[in-house]
Amino acid sequence: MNCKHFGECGACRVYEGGYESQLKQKVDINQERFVNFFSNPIEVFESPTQNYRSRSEFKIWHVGDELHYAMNHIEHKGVVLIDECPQVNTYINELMPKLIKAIDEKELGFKLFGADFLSSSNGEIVVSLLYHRQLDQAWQDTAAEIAKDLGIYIIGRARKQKLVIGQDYITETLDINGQNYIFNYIENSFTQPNSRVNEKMIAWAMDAFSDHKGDLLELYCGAGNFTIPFAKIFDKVLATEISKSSINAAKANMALNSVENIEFIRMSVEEFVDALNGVREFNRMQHINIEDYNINSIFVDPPRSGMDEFTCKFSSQFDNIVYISCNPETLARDLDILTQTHEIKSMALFDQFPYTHHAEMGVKLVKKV
Ligand SMILES: C[S@@+](CC[C@H](N)C(=O)[O-])C[C@H]1O[C@@H](n2cnc3c(N)ncnc32)[C@H](O)[C@@H]1O
Repeated sequence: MNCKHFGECGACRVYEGGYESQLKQKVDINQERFVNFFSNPIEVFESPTQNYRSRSEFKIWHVGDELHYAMNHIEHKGVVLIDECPQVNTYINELMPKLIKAIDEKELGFKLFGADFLSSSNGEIVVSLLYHRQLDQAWQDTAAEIAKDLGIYIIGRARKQKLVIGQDYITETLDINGQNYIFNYIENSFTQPNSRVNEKMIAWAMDAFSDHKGDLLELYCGAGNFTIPFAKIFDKVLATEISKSSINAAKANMALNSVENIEFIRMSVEEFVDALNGVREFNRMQHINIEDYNINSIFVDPPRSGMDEFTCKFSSQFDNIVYISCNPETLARDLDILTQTHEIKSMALFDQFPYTHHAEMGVKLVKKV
């Protein structure tokens, strides 16, 4: 990868050799990590080697009168100034210098400390500008000029303030096994950062469930990234997620894809399990009759902290479990519990985060007989 700061900024790390060799090291580490659970080869899904990130967050660094994008140095205190970044998609990469120039020329840089980019694969971009000051009408008018000139949407964020110039989402199309799915990605909500690898991950997860019928329960569903494709292969899907903005996006995405057999519930996993077990009642669950569902499959995609013991034990009651994890360490901890009742049928590594030690993993588990 042709990056001037390669290995120094917080976004990537130096390994010996090129992409293939870096990926091999990552695969070897994880093959070894999981060998006590699964001794067959882990299936590997590669990333494009550059321009793979559809979202990226930068600090804005003030050097005298100059403004620069920056990231924390990977090894010691201080930052690395970044004028271009071959990891972000080509649209963000082309926009970065134009945007900082416009901010500088139109004097929007005062107390600006961050810029977050979110882009679709066809170039629609929303940029969040983060400030340590309240934003006024003058800011709004100037930001609107920049947004118009550059053909982007801008969100101004400051303490207790969010100003939207244009709109606060972009629309991404994913091609999964030859079928297009449309998703609204909302600014400041979780979205998978590497769209090409995301497509492979969804296709793998659909395949992992291909021989299962009935209904699906999904925990940590976000904006319906997996849920909506899953709705094509299950009779009904019951999906929960803690974030209000993600659930709102999930409902909009369901309509965008003309899907009707999903029930999205805004609830933490802990609340949802309490509701199912009759420990607590929730208005948000009142319209759901769990007896209407024939669930023998569960899909989970938790945050980096993984699942707690309680949620692992809850998940163990279902015959089929598919677990996507962005943290192999917490995945290994959770597999200690899940493999007491289930056998691992397949494992995959999705290289969502090239040139870093991070790996996204997929595991298909089936109840032991
Ligand atoms: C790794 S993301 C996966 C989202 C989605 N599956 C996707 O592919 O975009 C994890 C999601 O879990 C949600 N989450 C975190 N803690 C949660 C909890 N205790 N209960 C329910 N959802 C939670 C987050 O808001 C986030 O959307």
